Amino acid sequence: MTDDTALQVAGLGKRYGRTWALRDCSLRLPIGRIAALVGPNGAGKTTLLHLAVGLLRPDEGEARVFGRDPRAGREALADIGFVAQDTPLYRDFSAAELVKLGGKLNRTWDAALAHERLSRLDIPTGRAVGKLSGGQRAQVALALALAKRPRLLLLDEPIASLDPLARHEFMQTLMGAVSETDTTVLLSSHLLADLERACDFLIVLQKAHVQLSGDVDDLLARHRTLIGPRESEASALAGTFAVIRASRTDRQSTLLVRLPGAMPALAEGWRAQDVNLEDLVLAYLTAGSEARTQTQGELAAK
Ligand SMILES: Nc1ncnc2c1ncn2[C@@H]1O[C@H](COP(=O)(O)OP(=O)(O)OP(=O)(O)O)[C@@H](O)[C@H]1O
Repeated sequence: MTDDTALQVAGLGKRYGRTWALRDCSLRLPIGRIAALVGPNGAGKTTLLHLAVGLLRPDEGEARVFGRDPRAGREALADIGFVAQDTPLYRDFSAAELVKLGGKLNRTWDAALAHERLSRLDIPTGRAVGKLSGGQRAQVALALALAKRPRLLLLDEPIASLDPLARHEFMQTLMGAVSETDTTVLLSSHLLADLERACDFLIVLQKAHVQLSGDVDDLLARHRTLIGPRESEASALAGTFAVIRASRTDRQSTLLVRLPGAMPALAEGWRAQDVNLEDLVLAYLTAGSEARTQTQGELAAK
């Protein structure tokens, strides 16, 4: 592992009984990135995050955070902040009390940072967090996670229950905090539009497997949508492009393709369009869904 790696997982797998929640998962998240972890319900996102924070023990492979096994002890955990799904907080405690409690439970704790964030957002710190709005609670959870001054911050669907304005505020706070503190972030969400604005690294999970991972700009540069006459599809592709997803009408083919390198010249009648994050994610999820449906039962057969 190189020094610029925040999270590295290799051959990582976790199973519940006969079902693999995550399998053959290998990826590297460089330091300083804001990474989006996307995939349909049940894809294995929470499982991956729980393995990365050491809440689960892998059945196969390993996870390393800054080179250390997150289950190795307090030293490794000190580097990791985690906001679990549904921002579970002690609902009878106020934010001020939770900040104080955090100071007792963590070796490094920046209470001033938490208070400064909460006051900037006008969050009433004396009120029980159970009586705050969902958006305010999410902000409290984020402020507490940041007060730990983690080098890697893992967030499991932190914005799922928020309205668009609260989501926007949350993502702004997150991006601001990350640029101030140089924290690496891995954030799971279904909300691609919010992620597109904030994230520079993408991990797509589906049916327990990694479909795609890498730098967002690189990934977008390496893919195009090609549109052209259906009858010339085979000759236009000529083995040059890897087709990730195809949709066809009687006359026209629309293909999301991976480029072989630089963009080759296109056959007559064909044009290329840039792709966005949503195009890319949907194409890989559709492709993965079709491919994996054929290989389900793998485990049952063993
Ligand atoms: N404690 C458990 N016992 C049995 N199966 C589990 C358990 N936790 C998760 N699973 C299964 O593992 C798979 C992956 O679940 P996981 O929660 O990681 O998915 P997810 O991508 O986070 O889903 P969502 O988007 O719905 O939160 C699912 O098939 C799920 O049913």
